[in-house]
Amino acid sequence: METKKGVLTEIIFHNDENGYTIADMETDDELLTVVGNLSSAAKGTCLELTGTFKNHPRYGEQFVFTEAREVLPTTRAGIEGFLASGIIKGIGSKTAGAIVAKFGEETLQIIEKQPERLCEVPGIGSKKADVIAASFAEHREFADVSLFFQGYGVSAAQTLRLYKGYGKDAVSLIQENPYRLVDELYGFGFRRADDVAARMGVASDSPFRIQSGIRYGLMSYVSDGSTFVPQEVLCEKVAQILELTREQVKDELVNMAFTGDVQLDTIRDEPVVYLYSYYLAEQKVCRNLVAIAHGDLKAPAVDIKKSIEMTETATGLRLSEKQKSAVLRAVTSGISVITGGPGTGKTTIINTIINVFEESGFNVAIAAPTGRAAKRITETSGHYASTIHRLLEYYYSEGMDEMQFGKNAEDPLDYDVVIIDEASMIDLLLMQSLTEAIRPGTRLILVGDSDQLPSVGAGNVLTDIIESGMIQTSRLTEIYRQAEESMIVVNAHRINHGEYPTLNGKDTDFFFMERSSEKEMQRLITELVTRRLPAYYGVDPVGEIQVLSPTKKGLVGTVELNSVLQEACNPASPDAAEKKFGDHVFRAGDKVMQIRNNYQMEWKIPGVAQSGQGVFNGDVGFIQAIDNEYGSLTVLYDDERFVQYDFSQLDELELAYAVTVHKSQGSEFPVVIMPVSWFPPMLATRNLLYTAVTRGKRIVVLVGSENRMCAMIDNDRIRLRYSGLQDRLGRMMEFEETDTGKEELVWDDRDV
Ligand SMILES: Nc1ncnc2c1ncn2[C@@H]1O[C@H](COP(=O)(O)OP(=O)(O)OP(=O)(O)O)[C@@H](O)[C@H]1O
Repeated sequence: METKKGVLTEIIFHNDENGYTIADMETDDELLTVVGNLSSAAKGTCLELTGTFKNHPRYGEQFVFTEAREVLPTTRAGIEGFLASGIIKGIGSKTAGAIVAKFGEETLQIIEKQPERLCEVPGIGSKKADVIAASFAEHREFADVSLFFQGYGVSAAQTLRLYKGYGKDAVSLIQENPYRLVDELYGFGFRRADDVAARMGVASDSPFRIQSGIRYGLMSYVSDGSTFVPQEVLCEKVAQILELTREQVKDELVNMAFTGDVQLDTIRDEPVVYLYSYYLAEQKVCRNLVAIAHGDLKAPAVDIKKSIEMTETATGLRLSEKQKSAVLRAVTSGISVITGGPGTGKTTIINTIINVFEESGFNVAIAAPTGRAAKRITETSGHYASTIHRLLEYYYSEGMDEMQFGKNAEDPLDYDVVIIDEASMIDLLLMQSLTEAIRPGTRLILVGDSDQLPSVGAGNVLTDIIESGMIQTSRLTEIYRQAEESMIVVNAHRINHGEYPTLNGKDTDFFFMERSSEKEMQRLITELVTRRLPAYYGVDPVGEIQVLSPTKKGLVGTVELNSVLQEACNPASPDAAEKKFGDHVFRAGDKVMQIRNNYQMEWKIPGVAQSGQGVFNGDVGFIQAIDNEYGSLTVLYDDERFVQYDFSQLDELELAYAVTVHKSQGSEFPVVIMPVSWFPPMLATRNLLYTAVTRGKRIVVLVGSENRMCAMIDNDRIRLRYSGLQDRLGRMMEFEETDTGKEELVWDDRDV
C-alpha cells in the first residue's frame, strides 16, 4: 500500500449509487488514473488516496485505492483550482481568482472563520459571502462524515444518504445508536450494524441493540412467510442471537410495544408479537373482507339459472350441481372463493360467471397476481385480464421513493365484480391493497388452488380465508379432464391426496426416468431439452420446455443446471456478445428472468411507439443485445416489450433455462422437466411436487429417484407459517353476525 496526494483534474466515470469512480489525478510530480469508491467526485478536489498500482489489460497502469481522505489545498494555485471547480456554490473562476488574489494562502481559513471578510473582495456582497461560507462548511462536513463512515465499511452512496437525512449530525447519531444503519439504509443488515456497534463500544445489553435484534428476529420470520411470531419463540431466538437472557429480551419487547414498534396480541390463546405494519394489514384485510361480504349487492337483471342454462347450450357443456352452485354463490355473495385442483372446472366457472354478469350489463374486472397468469386467463376466458398491480394502477412515487397504488380506499375500483385468478399467490400486503380498493357493493371472487405452494410474501391468505369457514367457499373436487386426455391432471390429484402417481403408461404425458446420480440426471435433462423432446414432440427447446428445480443449490439446482443448459442451448459464439456478471455469463440469446419487482424500469414497444414502467419478479424474456461499450443489455419480454438494463442492474436478472418451483408459481409451460434427488426436507414436500407437476400442460418428465419422489409425496409437512388471518376473520365475522342479527354465512359443501 502506498499513499498518493493530488488534485482530481478529470472525472472519467462516477456511479452515484455505489460511488465507483475513475478519475485523473495530478500529484506534485505525476499524472495518474485513479480507481476506487468516492462518495462524491468533483474536479478540483484534493485527495489523499491509499492503494496500489495495478495493470489493467486495456487501460494500462492505474492506481486502485481503498481509502480516500480529502485534504484542503495549501498552495495559491491549488486553492484557486479548488474554488473554481464548482464544488463551492457562488464561486466561478473569476471570483476564485479575485478571492485568492486578496487573501492568498489564508483564503480557506478566512472563508471558514471570518466569512464576512469576503465582502472585501470586489463584487462580493454579504449575501454571496454567506452562500460561499455555508457551501464551504457543508463541503467540509461531508468530507468528515465520509471519512468517518469509510472506516466502518459504509458505501459511498449510503454515506450520502445518511448525510442527506441527518446532515452534520450523521456521525453523532450513528455513534449514539449504530442500529439506525439498519433502519436507514436498505441492504444494511443487523449483523453488520452489530459489528459496527461492537467496534464503537456499544454495550451488548444496550436497549438499542436488543430492540434492533427483536426487529431482526421478527423480520426473519416475516421473510419466511409468517405475519407474527409467538412471544416465547421470538424471545428464545433473539436471546440466542444476542447472547442475552430471554428476560432481557422480553423487557425490551414490552418497551417496544409501548412505543408502537411492535404489537402484542393473542392468537388462539397464545401471546404473540407482530411487526406493527403486519398487524395493521391483518386487521385491515379482515375489516375490508367483512365489509365487502356484507355490502349491498346490485341484483343481476337476468334469471341466474336461465343464464347458466344458456351458457351451457352455447358451450355444449353441462355444469355439475357443484359447479352450478359455485356460480350461484359467486353471483349472490359479496365475497366468494372457488378452489380446486387442475381440470376441476375453475376456468369453465369463471367463464360462466362472466357471462351471467355481462348479460346483466355488469362491469367485470379480471386480474391475477402475475403477468403470466393474467395472460393465460386472457387466453382461456377470452376476456382481458391484467395483473392486480395494473388493476390497482400502481405507480412509482418519486417523493415517497416507493410504489403506490392509484386505486385505494379514497378512490376505489369502479367495477360491479372483481374476479381474481391464481389467488393462492396473493400475500397479506397485496391483499390489503386489493381489499382497500374494493368498495362494499362490488363482488370479489377469488379463484385458486389452495393446495399450491403459499404466496412468496408473508401470509396464508387464501387458505386462511377458506379455513375461517366464514366466507362462501366452493371446493371443486371432481376432475373433468379425462384420464385418457391427461395423466398429468390425474397424477397431480393423486399426489395432492398423498397417493403415488401412475408412471410411464402407454400414450401417457407423465414420465418418470430413473437415474441414480445427480451427474446422470443433469446429463439426461440436457439431452431431453436439446434433442429427445424436440425430436419427438416438435417442441422448441428453450421457448416451450421449462426445467424446474426445488432448489438453487447442488448439481441439479437451478444455478448449475442453468450453466449446463446455457452451454447446450446457447453456446459461446463469436457472433453472440457476452457480459460476465458475478460467476456467470449473460449472452445474447439467453433466456432470463427478472427476479424482483422494479416499478421504475422503462419498457418500450418500438413498432407502436408505446412505452411504460414496471418489470416484475418472475417475468421471463430473452436477451436481444449486449452493448459492452455503453454498458447495457436489452431484454425482450412477451415478444414485444424491450427493456434496457444498465450493467449495474444485472443483479435483477438470472438465467432462466431452469427456475425454482417457487418462481414458477402462476405460470404454465407446454413441457416441464424436474430432477428428483435428495433435497432438504423443508423443500422436498408434497405441495412443492404438486405445484411443479401442475405447471406442465402437455408433458411432465421427472428425472431421478422414484424413492425420493415417494418420500416427497409422504412429506405433507407444509412449511409452518404463523398467520392470524383465519382466527381474526373468524372472530370478526362472528361478531358482525351476532351484532347485526344476520344469518350465519357458512355454506356447507355437503348441502350441494
Ligand atoms: N361439467 C363439465 N362437464 C364436462 N366437461 C367439463 C365440465 N367442467 C369442465 N369441463 C372440462 O374439463 C376441462 C378442465 O376444465 P377447466 O379448464 O375449466 O378446469 P380448471 O380447473 O381451470 O383447470 P386448470 O387449472 O388445469 O386450467 C376443460 O376441458 C373443460 O371443458
